[in-house]
Amino acid sequence: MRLVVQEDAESVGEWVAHYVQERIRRFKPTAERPFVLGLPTGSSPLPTYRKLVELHKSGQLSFEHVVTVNMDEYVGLSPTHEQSYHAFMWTNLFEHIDIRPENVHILDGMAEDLQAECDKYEAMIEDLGGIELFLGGIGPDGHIAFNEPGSSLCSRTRVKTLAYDTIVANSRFFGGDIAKVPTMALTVGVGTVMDAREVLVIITGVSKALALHKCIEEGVSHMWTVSCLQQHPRACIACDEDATLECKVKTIRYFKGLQDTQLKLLQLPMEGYGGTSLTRGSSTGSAAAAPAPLSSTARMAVQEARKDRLSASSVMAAMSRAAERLSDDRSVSSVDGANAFRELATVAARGKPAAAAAAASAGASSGRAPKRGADDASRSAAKRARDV
Ligand SMILES: O=P(O)(O)OC[C@H]1O[C@](O)(CO)[C@@H](O)[C@@H]1O
Repeated sequence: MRLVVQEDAESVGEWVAHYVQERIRRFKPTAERPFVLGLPTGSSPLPTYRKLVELHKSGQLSFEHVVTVNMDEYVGLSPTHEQSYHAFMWTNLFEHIDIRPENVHILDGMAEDLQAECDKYEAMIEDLGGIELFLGGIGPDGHIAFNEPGSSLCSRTRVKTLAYDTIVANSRFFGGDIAKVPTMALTVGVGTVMDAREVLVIITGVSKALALHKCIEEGVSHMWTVSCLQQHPRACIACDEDATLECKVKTIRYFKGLQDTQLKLLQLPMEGYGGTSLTRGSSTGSAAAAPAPLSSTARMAVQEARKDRLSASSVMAAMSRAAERLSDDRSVSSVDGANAFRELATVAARGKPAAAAAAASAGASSGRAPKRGADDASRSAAKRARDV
């Protein structure tokens, strides 16, 4: 399992949205082979949805060939009820993007035969060929979707009675009146989530800190159903600093260290591939020297990074995308560029996007420089970045 820690909920949203964008881009969906995306509701995914809308509006992301499958819905709320998850999804995401209404799937909490509705939902997911990426949210009691404590870890879509804790937590959406919160919901099961080819769960805020601790530092348990992720071959949690408050410093450092290594690993396929598209920097590799021409991939990344209004996490996401594009292109022959990317990530993490862009520029232009020169470039870029 991966744990990606970002500063705050907003940065988590940016990271997740960029991740989703990249997964869709790489999947190259078509009408015949759409990208099937599982989605949650609640306040946790709101920053992600805002960013996805932004990416769509700026022409960087299309949902034309995306099919969505929502996690859950309250029993007894009509789709037009403002607190229904139907209304939530249309208001916060679907009506702002180019998704086809027939590609949206949300359980019907008003269905006459609720279990038949759930069975139909499972069959629909199977017909779609399964879920490619399931984004998830959790409750403070560690439930994933609405799989409350004690749910079977093999459960499928079904009717669930909501735990009192969940009713209290969600009463904030019903004017603080717990009597107005539905007591039952339809929800995909833990088994349904686990069948997705990839699961990415958003955990933000101090109210979820105990659940995160249970999920990553203790064993798999039906009392904290999100802990099922430990047994998923491709699971990731994107959390903010507040959500880590109940975890050991050592655990969080460990995962942050992995984050760093993963960024490096993204560069590794670059080694050993000859290529021409990334033009070398000067052999002395000085970052202060006139920048060498860059390949279009690297140039794009640097331009993205240079927009000062981008937050540190966007810069990191941009560079990580650039790294992936570079390794896809197989046109860059040096791991020395990776050093500069690493420096970039470090600087970006300190919240200096402009400085990070300088490092990126030097790193990209040193991509095919001889080792010594590239190292020099990395070092001077990093120094320059620190001085900004
Ligand atoms: O993000 P919030 O507002 O805490 O809400 C989380 C809720 O949303 C859900 O993700 C429902 O989709 C539940 O798992 C959880 O109860």
